[in-house]
Amino acid sequence: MSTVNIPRLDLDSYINGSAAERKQFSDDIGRAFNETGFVTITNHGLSKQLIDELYQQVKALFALPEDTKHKYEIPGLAGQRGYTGKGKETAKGFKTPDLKEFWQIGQTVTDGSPIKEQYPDNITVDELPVFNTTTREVYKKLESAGTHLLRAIAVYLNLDENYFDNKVHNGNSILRTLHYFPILDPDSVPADAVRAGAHEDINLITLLIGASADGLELLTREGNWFPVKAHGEDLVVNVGDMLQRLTNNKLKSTTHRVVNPPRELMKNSRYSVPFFLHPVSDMELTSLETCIDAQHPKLYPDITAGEYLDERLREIGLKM
Ligand SMILES: O=C(O)CCC(=O)C(=O)O
Ligand SMILES: [Fe+2]
Repeated sequence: MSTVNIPRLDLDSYINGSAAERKQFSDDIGRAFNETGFVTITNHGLSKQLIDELYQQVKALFALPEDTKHKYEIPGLAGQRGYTGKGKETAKGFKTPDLKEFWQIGQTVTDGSPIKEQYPDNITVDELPVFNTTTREVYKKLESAGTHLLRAIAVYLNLDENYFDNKVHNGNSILRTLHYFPILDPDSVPADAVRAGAHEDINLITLLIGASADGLELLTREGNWFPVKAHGEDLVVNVGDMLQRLTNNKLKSTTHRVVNPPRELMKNSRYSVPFFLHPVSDMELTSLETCIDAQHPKLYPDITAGEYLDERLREIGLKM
């Protein structure tokens, strides 16, 4: 099996580092995003205590009775807020749904921007008040870490460092808390059912907390599946299709999946929490001129982030 270099980078060395450290960070994340599309990030601003609290709340949420959870599955929201039950999301190109249930939290606009009207309200869990406050805190911290990461990427792309700032401010980002539920009888599910089928993320970048549990794998350019491991509380960060499109494939949105554990371990839950960093809906995903030349002809038609998201939600069965 080929080895894949997924560098471990210190975000604090970018935010508070010397000019040389900042440049090094931009070069390192840019190179990794160009080659494998994945990095792990330490010193990202979320304490171990906050992450532990988050996981405690996520476990409590999915342990609620099925009837209670279904009360929060709101038709017409395409799963973008509140609960999405088992068997609802199917990776693009697959027929069998993923073995997961999830809850999604969206943007809270607090500065009076008219953009607030574009987003459905978040759904609060009456039974778990701390779930609501903790996930909101995690959302804001990951949004901030993501904004810094995009600054480093902008520098790598020879853009103004703040190029992405007003595109992700009040953006349509989603915090997804995920439960890969226990399967007591593996023969009761379709033979081809997996925790998360091979897919690419839709958004600009994804920041994942908790991928240290086994199962996440990325597809190398040679066509091999390679396990992604994170150290302790590190974040796994990967490129999504919107950033790939904007950069005309200079930065790679790498296919990944979550495989099932061995049969005897299917009875154990797996939890994870990805944050899908999205821009505002009217951001143009038109490929950057600096990423197009004779060797790299323009690959994609122009589209806005909002139009693109709609198209993709239809493909995975969340939007009709
Ligand atoms: O659960 C994980 O480790 C990854 C989940 C994922 O790739 C996704 O929800 O897009
Ligand atoms: Fe993903």
